[in-house]
Amino acid sequence: MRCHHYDAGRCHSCTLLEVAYPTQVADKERHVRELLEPVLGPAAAAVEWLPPVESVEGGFRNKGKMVVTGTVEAPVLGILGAQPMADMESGFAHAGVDLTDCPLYPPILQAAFGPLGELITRARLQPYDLTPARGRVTPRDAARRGELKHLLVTMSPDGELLVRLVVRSQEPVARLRKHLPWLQEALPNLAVLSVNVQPEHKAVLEGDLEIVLTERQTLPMRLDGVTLHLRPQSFFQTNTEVAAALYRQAVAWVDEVAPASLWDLYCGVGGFALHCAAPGRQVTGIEISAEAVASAEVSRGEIAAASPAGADAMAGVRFAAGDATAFALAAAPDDVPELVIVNPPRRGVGPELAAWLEASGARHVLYSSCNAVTLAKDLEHMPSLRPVRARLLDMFPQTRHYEVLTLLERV
Ligand SMILES: C[S@@+](CC[C@H](N)C(=O)[O-])C[C@H]1O[C@@H](n2cnc3c(N)ncnc32)[C@H](O)[C@@H]1O
Repeated sequence: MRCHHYDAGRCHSCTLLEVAYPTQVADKERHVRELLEPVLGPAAAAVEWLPPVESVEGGFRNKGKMVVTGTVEAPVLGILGAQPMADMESGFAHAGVDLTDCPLYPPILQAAFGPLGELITRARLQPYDLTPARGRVTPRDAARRGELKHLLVTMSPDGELLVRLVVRSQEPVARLRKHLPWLQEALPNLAVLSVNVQPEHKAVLEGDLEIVLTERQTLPMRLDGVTLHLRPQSFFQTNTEVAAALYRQAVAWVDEVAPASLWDLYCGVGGFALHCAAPGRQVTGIEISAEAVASAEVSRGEIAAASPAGADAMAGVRFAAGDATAFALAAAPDDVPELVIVNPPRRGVGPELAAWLEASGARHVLYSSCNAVTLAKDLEHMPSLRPVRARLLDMFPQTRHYEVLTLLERV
């Protein structure tokens, strides 16, 4: 894949852009195998590796996380770029790089940025200014003017959009409400528009307060057979096609094991739990974000209402908001399920939950990891749970990142 931003030195996010795609995938599989081999010892040879799930090379990203710079009249949506020092009297500054035509975005997402930029102008949303005041040299001393920090856009498989504006205060909300009818006309595929208020000048992307401005509150992500409803402040995998393949693989392995009960820890909007639900199976999803749990509940209700088969499959499904480790540690021995799915953030499940899984009565663990380094560390704490199957899923082409799914069986 070629990218004119990369060629011009404006953006280096795609660190593997110059590596042929088949080589990227082969290198990733070699990377994860090399990390696991020292942990597993001779048992590594017994792991059955299924062929990697490849992605399309471009146009796969279902979300744009844009930093907003520039001015009200000419907002720039993209990333911060360091301007050459010679350009600046102050010696250091951030200027925006327009990435609205980034080739990782599908055309529908790229096309949305035009009307969204115009919304910023119409609603007089001053981009938040990270430029240092004259004579100062670090972002810490930034002038801290302006209102709009980030624009976050997620696209569903049906081409609908969930748009979030991360702002510094509630001050622009009334103006956004006023211009919403215009935006709905200019962007007919807009499903949800919401404002996230992040008053602090810090690296955290978003704040706690979310104000949804549209009547619709969720973006339906229609995957094979299961529609996941996405509310703002809920995680969804970056690459919808590969996410669908991930859930398909999980269902295949779970159905082989056919557990009567399972937990989906770090369940997000319930992707694994809802796909793996079956009549007579008790499924519990645990997730720290209350908004994500609310999303999972919407999907569960919709599937249950759609058909008698759906109602049967959903009868044993429940979701709760909470910390995954605390939930596991508090469980009575009789409540421990036959299979536990874990899909933690990059930091992994950590030693405490890994040690709990090791000592628990769970016969199987299905571990979906976006960071094989922490997966390998976690496995060190679970010597009785051995990977029997594994599969690399290339969720993030053009970068070193990938997802790996592995089925662990108690020895
Ligand atoms: C990689 S995402 C996986 C989401 C989901 N399994 C999916 O398929 O989309 C990790 C999730 O863990 C959640 N999370 C982070 N820390 C957590 C914790 N301590 N306990 C439970 N969930 C947590 C995040 O909010 C996020 O939804």
